Amino acid sequence: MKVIKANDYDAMSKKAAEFIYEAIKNKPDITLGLATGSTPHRMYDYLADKLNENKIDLSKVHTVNLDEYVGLGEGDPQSYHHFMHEEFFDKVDIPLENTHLPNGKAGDLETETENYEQLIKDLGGIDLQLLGVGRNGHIGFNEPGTPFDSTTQVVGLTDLTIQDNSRFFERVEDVPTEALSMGLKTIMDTKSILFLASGEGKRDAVDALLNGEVTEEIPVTILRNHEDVTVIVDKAAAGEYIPS
Ligand SMILES: O=P(O)(O)OC[C@H]1O[C@](O)(CO)[C@@H](O)[C@@H]1O
Repeated sequence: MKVIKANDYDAMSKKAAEFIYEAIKNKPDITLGLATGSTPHRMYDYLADKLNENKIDLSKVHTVNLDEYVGLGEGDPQSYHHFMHEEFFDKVDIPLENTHLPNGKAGDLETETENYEQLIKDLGGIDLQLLGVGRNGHIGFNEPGTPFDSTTQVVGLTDLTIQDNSRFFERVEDVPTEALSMGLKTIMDTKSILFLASGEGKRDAVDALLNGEVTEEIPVTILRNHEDVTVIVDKAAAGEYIPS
């Protein structure tokens, strides 16, 4: 695991954008696994600017997102579909037909999860997966206790995750209680991983990732068994002072 420490959220975001930018430049037909949430928010700004400034050809890039709330989709402002369009897809020249998220509004969710796994296989697997982490160590929406051999599935959200994500909704009751999420095996099958964490609230999860035992009780610890993980954390998440 390669660990890069950044002074603050902004520095983490810049370093992460640079990392993904280089990955795209090195492999113009890259399949990127993308994530949503507060953590990658500013990284997408920097990445979009850099791709546009340098007129990078994105016509062969494909993207697959980690997760989506059950019941939400395009047109719902809190959906991850909406997030991705607002934060990234609408700002860059990536063909929209190359961008994919699980369909939280699918009539048959089981079939949707199977189709999503198949889609990833058909794309030749994910070259670089971007990951954030929940305070309880969830990656994607894989909550503590999720089996390590899980593939894309319908998952229930813990009260902590619902509380944490309620900041994006008007009322906590509006937060969906289920999501479609790539599984932990799906994530482990990716060729490389870029993991980001910012802020004191993520300190325990980062500590478990860097120093803890691998356990299904803290899903992020599975990444210790992946051979190509780059971690970029800010000093608040790392729990130490890092000179800029
Ligand atoms: O970056 P945030 O908003 O703290 O979210 C943490 C994690 O939670 C998820 O959004 C799922 O809840 C992940 O995709 C994300 O990495």
